[in-house]
Amino acid sequence: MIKAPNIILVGPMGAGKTTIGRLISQSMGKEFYDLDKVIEDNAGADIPWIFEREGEDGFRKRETQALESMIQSDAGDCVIATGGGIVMRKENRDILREGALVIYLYASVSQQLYRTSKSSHRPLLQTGDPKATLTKLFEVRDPLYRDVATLVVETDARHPRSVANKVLSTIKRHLSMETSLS
Ligand SMILES: Nc1ncnc2c1ncn2[C@@H]1O[C@H](COP(=O)(O)OP(=O)(O)OP(=O)(O)O)[C@@H](O)[C@H]1O
Ligand SMILES: O=C(O)C1=C[C@@H](O)[C@@H](O)[C@H](O)C1
Ligand SMILES: [Mg+2]
Repeated sequence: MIKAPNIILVGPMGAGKTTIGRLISQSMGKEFYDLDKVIEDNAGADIPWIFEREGEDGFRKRETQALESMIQSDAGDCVIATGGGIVMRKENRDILREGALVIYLYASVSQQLYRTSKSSHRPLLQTGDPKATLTKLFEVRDPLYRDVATLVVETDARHPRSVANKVLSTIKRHLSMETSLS
């Protein structure tokens, strides 16, 4: 088992945060939490319903509350997959930078588009031109993901298991460098 602080995955829709988070949590022997699922469980409703009734702003409030409660609770020592928009609020970015190992799963816009095309569960992509939406979001968010991340892992040309292995080896290398410096 790898000893590490909380691992938090950030990145755009379709980067694989949920998929990879689950895989690495199993390999690391840690609990896995998906923030989108925590928000849905707390609301007793799914994300499309929350966006429809409360707008994006209502969803963002719930997202911040869920992040705060996850970090403050003694859930500790776990893997958390966030939603793609977690970096939009400064207060969230401040929380992310404090104490956790944050990993940015990078995916190009074309991969994001391909991987999100099979699901209609992402309200922000229910537009006539999801590619244009993903491109705009990427322009705004890519620097923010980089700002909060300790490590960046490229996911484009890798299957999920291979991305998970890459994430695990990157974490190991990072932690062993930290230990040798202390
Ligand atoms: N490296 C990969 N290669 C190919 N397909 C992938 C890869 N990673 C994830 N996928 C697929 O892409 C889809 C989206 O993945 P996932 O739901 O994990 O993304 P996400 O980052 O959690 O998105 P969101 O921000 O919307 O929650 C899933 O069908 C998943 O199987
Ligand atoms: O990129 C985003 O803003 C979102 C991503 C999803 O994970 C969900 O959190 C929601 O659909 C919003
Ligand atoms: Mg997800």
